[in-house]
Amino acid sequence: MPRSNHYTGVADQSDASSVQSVQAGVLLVNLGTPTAPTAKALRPYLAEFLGDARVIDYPRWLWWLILHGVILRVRPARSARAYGKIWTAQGSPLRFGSEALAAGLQAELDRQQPGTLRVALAMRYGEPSVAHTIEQLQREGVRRLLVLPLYPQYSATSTGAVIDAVADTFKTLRWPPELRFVNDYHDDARHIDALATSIEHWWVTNGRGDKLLLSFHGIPERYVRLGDPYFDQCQRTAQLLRERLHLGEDELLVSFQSRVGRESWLHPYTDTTVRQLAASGVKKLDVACPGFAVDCLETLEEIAMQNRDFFLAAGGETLRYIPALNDSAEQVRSLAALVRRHVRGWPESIA
Ligand SMILES: C=CC1=C(C)c2cc3[nH]c(cc4nc(cc5[nH]c(cc1n2)c(C)c5CCC(=O)O)C(CCC(=O)O)=C4C)c(C)c3C=C
Ligand SMILES: [Fe+2]
Ligand SMILES: [Fe+2]
Repeated sequence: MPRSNHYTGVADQSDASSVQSVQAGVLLVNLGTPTAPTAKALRPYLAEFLGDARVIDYPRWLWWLILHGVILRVRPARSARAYGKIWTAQGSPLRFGSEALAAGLQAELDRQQPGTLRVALAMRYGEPSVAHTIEQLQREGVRRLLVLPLYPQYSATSTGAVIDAVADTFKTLRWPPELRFVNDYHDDARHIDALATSIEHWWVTNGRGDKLLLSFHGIPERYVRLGDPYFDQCQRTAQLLRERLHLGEDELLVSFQSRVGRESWLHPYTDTTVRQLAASGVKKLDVACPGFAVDCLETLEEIAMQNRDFFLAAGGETLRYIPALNDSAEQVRSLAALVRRHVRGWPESIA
């Protein structure tokens, strides 16, 4: 029986007062992806994403004119062609990969202690939105919420933007749930172990290249100068992986991909690095992207296609992309452990 509102005498559908059982929720949040590989679908997605001041911090009126006057006339068609190369019968890899990970995490948490933690997935840009997903969790009775952005390294442009979306949603709720947040898990021991194990397994099946390149998504260098910890966290993840895989600084290299615009972004750039490596005589290059929890445009098209072409054109023989952790048992278990640590002390949860 839904609990009725004492003052109105009717079942109250607002906020959470009609709940029967109080439980905790885990909200996974990924970036978001267009609904189709078409310019028409790319335009609203890019408008929301690139219109976010966390992502591009230029003065609003100036940036609005550039974004709507120039960028959104050209980029949607170009991006749509790239998405077309990785689109599948199940849709966008980022979307179905994130859904599979959420389902895997729910199953793992239920296996350990059934019915205590409800896992939901939201997208920062596009649907299902953070606001709708939190409202849905509240309707289901969630009174405690752990938000886990699927970004191992904190950046204001990625994790910070998720914090904004949650904060904006909370402003609209009369009785928001109790809130916890995972800011980053770049040095989490189980996460590093999951990454290392998946790379080692991949080498057992496919053999080992001459060098391993870790390519992280870039951000403008200026953001790091302003205090964004992203660069240091990427380097820390790389160093921990070096130690765990017993590789030297010249065997495991770091670079930054996906640069947009004219500003200087984090160095070294991935495209320059793969060309230089080929020119210096590296024949077999393995590339992994530990900043991406699930595969997406930036890994499947930019690394496995574009940068592979750059490497071959510069004299390399093979560039092999080592897949993201996706919904592997390694990732599901490491995230389940991370979640359990963060919900400690919540009565209905796994302590
Ligand atoms: C222009 C500024 C951008 C910043 C800053 C930025 C940071 C950033 N992005 C990710 C993760 C992803 N980005 C993805 C795509 C993507 N990124 C940008 C721009 C910036 N990203 C654009 C314009 C796009 C869209 C594609 C394109 O037009 O090139 C994706 C993939 C999405 C998908 O649908 O597959 C991810 C994931 C992080 C982690 C990050 C900061 C650290
Ligand atoms: Fe991006
Ligand atoms: Fe890209």
